[in-house]
Amino acid sequence: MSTENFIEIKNLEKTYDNGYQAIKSVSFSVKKGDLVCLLGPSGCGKTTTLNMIAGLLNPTGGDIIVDGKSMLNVEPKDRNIGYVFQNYALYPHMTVLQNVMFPMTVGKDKKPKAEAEKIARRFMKLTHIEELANEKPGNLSGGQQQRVSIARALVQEPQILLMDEPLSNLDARLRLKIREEIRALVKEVGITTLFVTHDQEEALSIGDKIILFHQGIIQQDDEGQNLYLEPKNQFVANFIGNPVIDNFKVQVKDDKITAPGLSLDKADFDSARFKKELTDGEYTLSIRPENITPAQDGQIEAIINDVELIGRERVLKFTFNEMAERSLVNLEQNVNAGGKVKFKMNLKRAFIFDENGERVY
Ligand SMILES: Nc1ncnc2c1ncn2[C@@H]1O[C@H](COP(=O)(O)OP(=O)(O)OP(=O)(O)O)[C@@H](O)[C@H]1O
Repeated sequence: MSTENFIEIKNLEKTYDNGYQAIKSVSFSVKKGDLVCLLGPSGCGKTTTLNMIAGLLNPTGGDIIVDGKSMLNVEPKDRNIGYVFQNYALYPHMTVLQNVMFPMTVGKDKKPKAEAEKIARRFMKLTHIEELANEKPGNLSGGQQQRVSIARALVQEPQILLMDEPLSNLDARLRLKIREEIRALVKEVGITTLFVTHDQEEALSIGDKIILFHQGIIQQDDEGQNLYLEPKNQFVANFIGNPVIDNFKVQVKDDKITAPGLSLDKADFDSARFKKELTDGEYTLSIRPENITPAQDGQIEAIINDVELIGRERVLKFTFNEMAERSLVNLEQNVNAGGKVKFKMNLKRAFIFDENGERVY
């Protein structure tokens, strides 16, 4: 068995009956035991991909290979996959224990009651819901209900765990707690997991790697830090990062990079980071807010419109050539709104995208 490519998705496609092509030739692989996040905005095709892997939807092209074997002709119930849904999908009339035991009490691999209960209790312990055994789901908080559905998905010791936005019904603080628990749990159990989310911070915090989708196409399949530090295109640069990246519309002519109030030279950039030749034309210069900060020798000048405190940092908001931009500074750096400030761009950490959103630098 290959542990490198435990799950292999090959040229997967899905066109719905109404002709809408939700997935356009998607290929990726997942290592055994990894927790991989499928990330992207609403409607980009994350759930469609997950449902095809689970066998709830038939692909219109491509293949899904698990442990060297194509799943296309394998019934969903025989794929050995656990699925955790956003809305928990618990049986309201059953207790927590009965819900968790349920998958082991039906089907051809039915287990004797005592054994099923023993296994259920083991997973309830791992998910911290032992003391809720006799409660009905209606009496539980959202976080507790999600723990029950995770325990229920794990009792049959599936080879893959699929989770579709499992935290989206929880409040912000609980999301943070449960996502840590999920990561710890899937690592302890050692189960290969695909986790769907539209929340980039959630994906960055729990994924061994992230597959970022947009309009049914993979934009980047990489470790989280690479999506942040080395985005493949403008979409990735814009989607990843909070506060969002600053974009400056610039013109390139004879190695001069200019905009009203901004004049740079190609020589100011790190020559080793150019991926393509910088030919004359229109481009976007993109810089993460922490890489554009107040300094006497700044390349641009702007009036600060607003200052927002986020934890131990401040976001200085300003407008430059009618584009909203942000500078991220330490809490100690107290800058007031209304003041005119020079900002220095760290061009060694900047990106340049062409008109098609392709990365040039
Ligand atoms: N049964 C269907 N028939 C036609 N189009 C569909 C069907 N189901 C989904 N779609 C469309 O396919 C696209 C992808 O949907 P999908 O649910 O996979 O997106 P998603 O990335 O999971 O988004 P969300 O986070 O909003 O659930 C969407 O544009 C959606 O409207």
